[in-house]
Amino acid sequence: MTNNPNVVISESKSSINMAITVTVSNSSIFQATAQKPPAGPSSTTGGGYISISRSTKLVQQPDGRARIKTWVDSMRASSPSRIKPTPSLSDHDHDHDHDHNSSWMLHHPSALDMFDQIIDASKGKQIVMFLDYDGTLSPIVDDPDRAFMSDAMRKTVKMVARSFPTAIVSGRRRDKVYGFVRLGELYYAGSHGMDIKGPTKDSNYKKCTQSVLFQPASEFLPMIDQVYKQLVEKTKSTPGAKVENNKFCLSVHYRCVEEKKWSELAQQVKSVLKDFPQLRLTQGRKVLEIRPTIKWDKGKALEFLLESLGFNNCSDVFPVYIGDDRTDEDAFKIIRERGQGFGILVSKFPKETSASYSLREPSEVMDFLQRLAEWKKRPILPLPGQCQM
Ligand SMILES: O=P(O)(O)OC[C@H]1O[C@H](O[C@H]2O[C@H](CO)[C@@H](O)[C@H](O)[C@H]2O)[C@H](O)[C@@H](O)[C@@H]1O
Repeated sequence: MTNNPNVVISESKSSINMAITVTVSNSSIFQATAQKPPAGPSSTTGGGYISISRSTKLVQQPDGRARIKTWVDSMRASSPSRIKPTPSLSDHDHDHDHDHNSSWMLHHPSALDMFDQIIDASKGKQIVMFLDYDGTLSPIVDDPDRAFMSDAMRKTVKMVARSFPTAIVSGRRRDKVYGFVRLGELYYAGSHGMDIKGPTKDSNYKKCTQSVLFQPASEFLPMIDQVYKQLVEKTKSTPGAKVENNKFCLSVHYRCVEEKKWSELAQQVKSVLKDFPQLRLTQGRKVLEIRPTIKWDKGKALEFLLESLGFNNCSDVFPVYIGDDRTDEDAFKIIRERGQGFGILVSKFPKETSASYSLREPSEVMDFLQRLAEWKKRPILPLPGQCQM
């Protein structure tokens, strides 16, 4: 962490579609920038995010209300976050949307439809499974404390973990996501990968004595607690707002906040964060996510776990990462850069993504995982003319 106020320490690896920079200084200022998405749907990346930098560079600023409006526009744009087709003035909007969806599906086909091709590509390689939690293993619900996973999904993940090393990679605090999943044989990377722990038992139900534990942001714990308390206090006047303490990061939920109150909430969050330039803000599904400005994300967690499993400089590893949100894009990008395995985006709508394939919702994730586990279990039949041992 640097103390030099002139150094910009907001260094999210996610590529930017739309960014709002909150420059934290005595006169905290907002700067909105819009960048064109990279060309070609198959190489596109995560959508808008808000970053907090420590830059002291002065920028021509709009007045306070305009600044908050920009932030609220960003909240709106990401809810749901999807690529908006170019507005059409003709009567053919429906066809246009349909064409747009079809073109996106061409570049990000269903992982269920492409199952055989995925399996072929993995032949002779060790599959390692990475699973996001909210919106991937459990459906999105209004109350974050009630995002339960179905028993059928738990059984499926358990089956998968019997066949392949499997990790849950979540924005939630690790103990909370473990409370939902309750499978000791998995790796868990909580707080957007900033809290990593290995299995507590192996898939034969034996207790593991040795287990990885990695917490790259532990020095931020007191600050996160302090900001949590301030945010709870500050936002309590906004009906529906909920602050969630994810241990090394925080979430401010606005799913249940009336849209006309979003600017009030943005103002409240901004007023707290202006005193904490070491924290940055990103945006998920109707949630503002606050975390330390360290160079660590779900992509780094994926690399760390592959290394812990002994697959670092290994050509025969095949990571498969399934996730639905912006923070998962960091992992999709790493997979693309490594040229190993695939990212699968869970979304009903076209979205900018570095994932190769798509699934529409958690029930399709379950189907995919079931097929994977069944494929692994099935006996390898001898080829015609081959003797059976
Ligand atoms: O990385 P994830 O496991 O996907 O965590 C991202 C955020 O997920 C949770 O919020 C989301 O799911 C909630 C329950 O369905 C929903 O109410 C909320 O609107 C979604 O944003 C979690 O509560 C957050 O802390 C995570 O940051």
